[in-house]
Amino acid sequence: MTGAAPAVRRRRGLVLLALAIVACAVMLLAPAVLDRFSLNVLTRSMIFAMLAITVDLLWGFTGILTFGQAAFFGIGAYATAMILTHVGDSAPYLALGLLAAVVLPMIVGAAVGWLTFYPGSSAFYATIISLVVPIVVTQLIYSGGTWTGSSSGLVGYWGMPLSLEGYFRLVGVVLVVITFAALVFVRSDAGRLLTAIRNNETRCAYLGLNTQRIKILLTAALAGVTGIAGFLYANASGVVAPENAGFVFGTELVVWTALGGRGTIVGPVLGAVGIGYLSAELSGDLPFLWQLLIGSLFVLVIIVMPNGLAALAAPLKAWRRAAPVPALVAVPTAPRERTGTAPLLVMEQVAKSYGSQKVLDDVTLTVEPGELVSLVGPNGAGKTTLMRCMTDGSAASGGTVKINGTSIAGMLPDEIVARGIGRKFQVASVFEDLNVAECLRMARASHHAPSLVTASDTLGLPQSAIDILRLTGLDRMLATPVSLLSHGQKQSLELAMVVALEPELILLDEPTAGLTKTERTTIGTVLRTLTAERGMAAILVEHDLDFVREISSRIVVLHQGRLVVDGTVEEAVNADIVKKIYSGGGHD
Ligand SMILES: Nc1ncnc2c1ncn2[C@@H]1O[C@H](COP(=O)(O)OP(=O)(O)OP(=O)(O)O)[C@@H](O)[C@H]1O
Repeated sequence: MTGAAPAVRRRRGLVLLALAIVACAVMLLAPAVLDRFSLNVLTRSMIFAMLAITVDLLWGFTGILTFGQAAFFGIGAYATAMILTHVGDSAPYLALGLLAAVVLPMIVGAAVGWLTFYPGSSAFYATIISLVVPIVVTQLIYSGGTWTGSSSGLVGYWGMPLSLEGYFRLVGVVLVVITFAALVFVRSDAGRLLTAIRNNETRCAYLGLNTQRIKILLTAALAGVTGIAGFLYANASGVVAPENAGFVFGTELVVWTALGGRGTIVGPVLGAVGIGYLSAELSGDLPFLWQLLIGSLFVLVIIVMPNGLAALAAPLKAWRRAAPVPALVAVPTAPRERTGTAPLLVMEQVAKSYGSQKVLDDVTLTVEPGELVSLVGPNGAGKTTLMRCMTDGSAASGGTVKINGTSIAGMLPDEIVARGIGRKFQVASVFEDLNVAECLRMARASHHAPSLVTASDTLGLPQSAIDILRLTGLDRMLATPVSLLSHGQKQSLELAMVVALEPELILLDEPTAGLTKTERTTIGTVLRTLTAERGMAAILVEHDLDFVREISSRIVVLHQGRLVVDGTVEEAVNADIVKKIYSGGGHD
């Protein structure tokens, strides 16, 4: 079955390519049967469909609701019209217009992305910024005087010497190419990364991925695509106006994307073209009613089909074969260079307060390679907070945390992961919309940059991660969607993902919570192998003292934010304070 993966992928790629060629042929032949009205309306709608694709990639795939694509489109359209109006009107200036239409939106897109996606920014903030950008661009156009034509826009400039039919063919083919490229991209390994970010950005960061950088790059690249659409629009329509960059238009793009079916690429294309055509027809026949009708249609579709009109095609999915299963391959592990003799982890006088509540106080802890340290203590003792202080450079309120001798103060989780720390969360943190293999591939993305074009037929993992998959049976479920896994399987998958990072120190927050006895034994075996045989260090937060006693090389007890015991298993188990805490006493 595994060997069939390349063949299945190749067949799917060829089907997609054949469909794109047929669609191009349709675009080239259609002007023969379309009247001038349809040619006009469809040319414009197809340009808007290119924008809907960019909205879909940002919103449908990455989870960033944006109203700002109109601004980048406006910048592209105006850059073209202004060059052709004020600078020159011949082929070289057309080329200059295209260059400016792509580069300027990309620069503005990168700047907007940089302002929007700073560490800790929320999705809501990104949406607000996307509303502000079109307003700013529109105001700049209004203030541009004769350069931008102010409220009248620019008209009557020289453009590409194409007939109406010629523009339809050009725009149609460009739309097919952009749609094809978007479909190839979202099916590639890099494309799946967008879904991972939408599902669980925190997990991405804790897999060592700089999600801010990825979102800024995506915003800039898609701004370039909207610029191409702006260039085509400025030429095909022969007029640019401030409304082209406004947030009303930006909102329409979101509506078309939602109506067509976000997260599908083809749905938003059909939504933009269909609604564009319908609006043009209705605005002629029912000039006072058409917007009401379109608005009612939108409300109806969103209520009946929250996933848009693309949901109508859902039964077709039943005929699709399951995702191909990639072949598991063991990759050679590269041992991290240890510089100097500093311990792997040193925490000195670490403190953490939430307002007036002191959660950690004067915690000092050292961990060396090969140790399996269990961190125990009653609920609310501060165990999870202590782990957070090891993986987020801004989490501690006081003290120092050093990894291999380097302070992590101010570092982001992805930077700390790159220094050899892996963290498994208390509640399994995986990607619900991906399958098992795709989740594991995300864990390797910081080691091996994923392809923008293809989905790999092999899944290269360190032997220790493969061992976890084999022990837990997940190696036979690589194509299974994560949403179908049991609680225990998700815990095991997350463990395998963290181990696939090849960390030097692995932090596990209650990895056996809610697991069966067998699953618990399996995890214990895995942890012992990783530490005793592979030299990895592990810190384990655990409530099950029998389990802790069985596997730990050292036990650390945290009580009311203070480290009260740090010793061997025997020392910890026999300590008076531990007996007191676990018999329900121990409160000061
Ligand atoms: N973001 C936060 N804001 C305010 N208080 C918090 C926050 N996170 C944790 N706390 C508080 O800090 C204390 C320690 O919480 P923490 O989750 O670290 O304990 P824990 O030992 O891991 O507990 P458990 O075993 O129940 O998971 C608790 O009193 C908790 O309410």
